[in-house]
Amino acid sequence: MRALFELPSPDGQPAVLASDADSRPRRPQLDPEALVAGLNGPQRDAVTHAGSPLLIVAGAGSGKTRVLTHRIAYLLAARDVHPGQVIAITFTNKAAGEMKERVAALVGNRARLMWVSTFHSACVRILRAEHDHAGLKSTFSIYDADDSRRLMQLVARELDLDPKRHPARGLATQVSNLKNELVDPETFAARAKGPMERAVAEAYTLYQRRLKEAHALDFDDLIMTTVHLFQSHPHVAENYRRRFRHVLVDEYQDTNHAQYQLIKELVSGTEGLEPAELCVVGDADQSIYAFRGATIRNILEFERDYKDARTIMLEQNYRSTQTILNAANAVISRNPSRKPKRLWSDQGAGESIVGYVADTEHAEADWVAREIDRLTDDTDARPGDVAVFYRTNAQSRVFEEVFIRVGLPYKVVGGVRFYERREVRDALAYLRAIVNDDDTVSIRRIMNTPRRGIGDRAEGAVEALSSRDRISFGAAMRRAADAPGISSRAVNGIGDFVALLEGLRELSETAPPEEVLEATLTRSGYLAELEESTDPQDAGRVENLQELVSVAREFTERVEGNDEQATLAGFLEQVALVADADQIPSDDPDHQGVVTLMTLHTAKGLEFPIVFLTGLEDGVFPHMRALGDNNELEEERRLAYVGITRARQRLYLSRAVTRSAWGAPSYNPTSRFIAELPEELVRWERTEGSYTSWSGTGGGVGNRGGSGASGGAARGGGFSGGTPKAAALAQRLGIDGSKLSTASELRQAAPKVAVGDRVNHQRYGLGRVLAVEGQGPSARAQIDFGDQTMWLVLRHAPVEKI
Ligand SMILES: Nc1ncnc2c1ncn2[C@@H]1O[C@H](COP(=O)(O)OP(=O)(O)OP(=O)(O)O)[C@@H](O)[C@H]1O
Ligand SMILES: [Mg+2]
Repeated sequence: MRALFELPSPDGQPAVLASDADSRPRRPQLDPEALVAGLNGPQRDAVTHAGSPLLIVAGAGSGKTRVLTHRIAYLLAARDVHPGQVIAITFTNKAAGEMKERVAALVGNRARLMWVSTFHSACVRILRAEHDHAGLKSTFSIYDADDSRRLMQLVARELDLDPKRHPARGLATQVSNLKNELVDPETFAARAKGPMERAVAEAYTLYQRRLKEAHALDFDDLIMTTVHLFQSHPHVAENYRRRFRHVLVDEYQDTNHAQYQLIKELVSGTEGLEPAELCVVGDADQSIYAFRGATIRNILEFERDYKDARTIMLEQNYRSTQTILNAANAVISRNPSRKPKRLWSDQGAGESIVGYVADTEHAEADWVAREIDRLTDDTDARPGDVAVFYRTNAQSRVFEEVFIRVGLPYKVVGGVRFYERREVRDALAYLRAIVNDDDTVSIRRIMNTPRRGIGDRAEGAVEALSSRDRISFGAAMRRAADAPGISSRAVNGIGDFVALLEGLRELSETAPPEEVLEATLTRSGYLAELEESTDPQDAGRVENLQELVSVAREFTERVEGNDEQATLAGFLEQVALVADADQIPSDDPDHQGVVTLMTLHTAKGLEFPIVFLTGLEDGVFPHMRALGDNNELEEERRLAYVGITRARQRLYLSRAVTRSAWGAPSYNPTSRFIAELPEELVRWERTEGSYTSWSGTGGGVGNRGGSGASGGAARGGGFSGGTPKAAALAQRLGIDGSKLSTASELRQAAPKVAVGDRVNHQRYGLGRVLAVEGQGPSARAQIDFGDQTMWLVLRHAPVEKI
């Protein structure tokens, strides 16, 4: 039976009505009254409000997204809006997928005609359609973060920028920030002051030029280019304004300036055209993308930005038990610069929160797996009800290892990092080079992979030819024989490569993406090389490529199912958007019964009956970067609030006493977020005090003399000079490790710290240097550890610079 639409039943739970087993989906008769029947007063106001711009601000789980989806259905049912006139935008593919499902459950098949998507997908769609006006080829490439870093590396090298002062990653971040602020290279160049900013301006200018030559856009460009397109081509903007009469945005607190401006463009009035109706929902307490330029200003100043705006607040939480909400309220109320608001629920106190302190991150994962096992045995919970959250992607690996070992089915959402694997990226680079002959970054990535005699010198010669004759790199390759000083071997290699791409390009005109991909892997010799290899990792690489072929096949089936043609460009577009960050399709039925692993950022907007919040250690969560920086700490706290409020019935909190970092165990103190929870809310199954010495060095965690074997063993696991561990340690200590040969020498070298540095102390945890006095062996530093400030003699203090 296929679920067609849901109607709220008196108890507030959606009652799903189904069609007959084999009848075609009919257009459900939507009853406006039924659509609002299960909503509370303010929710109902928000759904039925007409005319002026509408802001819905409310805490987590208060039904913001539900209001948005019901509002869309209501527009169709009661206000005679055509689905094609609706655009609804959110932040992650996963959230967009869920929203699409929720809308389809209400309005049936007509949901297909709406744009329910992320900002990025919406912009790609607009830019593909308007590529002429935007000055783009219709087959432009989309560069993800890794591609842009690579391009920035080439740019920085070309400009001869000192990699120490201007690392490519840093330049890429600064350029990204500028784009999020809609500052173009010319504007920035005109206002840049000092050598640092001028270097960024130069890099930005050249980077943009290279992107243009490659017919490529990076992720930030997608938004910026669309905004510029609308501003420079009013008639294009007008078409979209006429088309989209209803613009809805979820998670509005996470919009950055460029996204804000895009919305503004869409809902502007034009001569003879009323502005579109705007409805945005958000929660300032869940703003977690400041690092991408998001600003809650957009929420706080909504009423100033949009005249006659109406604001509706929601207060009742329908998601969680009161215990979980109390925990969330307690943590978020520590943020000083927020408007006080409290969430309440009528679901009763529910289960206590359960806490656990593990010795190591492996023991932590073991405990999580055991507990999930117990829950699925003793209660009616299924693995699909459970989510495990962590602060950074890398933390998934240990959970994955343990879950695989104990046979617990799981999926990792986002950071699957599948698309970041070398072989996957190589294969995609081939496909992009096939689609877009000017895509220099992709071409250069694979021109000698597998090896075909094209070395760095030959590559440089082609590059020289391309800049001498002002032609693209791709065009220069076709004239490789003219390249100054190129060897005949390289010319042959390049000739083979060009012929290979051309043959594949021809194939791509008729064959579906998966066939082109398979042909690419065989004709290039890429697959054969992996299959012949004795490196065990290469077998895994072959599997990943097989997986990629399946992804392409699924794409083709889906597109052809809609009676459209599956093109290679379309496939690459889908991959580029999915590979961005968080992203796995949510509608895969195979994934119904498995535990979900994801980062806290990806968890936004989602809900699960059972949630494990792991790695609650200062330095892990809150992230090391945030310690000693109040703004960042507030953002981490909002992330904790997001994590806690995902849980519906049960919440678990855990931390590990030691955790490997850079291959060596490190000790992190308890997360301050745990300390912020009222004691009575948490039942500790195991605490740090409930077991004996973890290290066997006799000292326990707090006792570090800084000299002798126990200090060294606890910290570095018995490193020795010249080893990667020693090198890593030297780097963390901020000293030149190459001049030191033994661990003890490393330990004796007092760390050089300066005011403002962030440091880690083995006992007091992470802090920030406020002042430094004296020199050499008597140097002292005043350090703020958050809850206390103290002066320490650096020679004795087990302090590391981070
Ligand atoms: N009036 C209501 N009656 C019954 N259930 C409701 C009602 N409003 C919301 N819910 C349920 O509460 C849960 C949370 O709703 P929703 O996800 O829309 O909240 P949200 O405000 O968008 O949360 P977040 O801030 O986390 O994005 C969902 O399961 C939703 O179906
Ligand atoms: Mg929501």
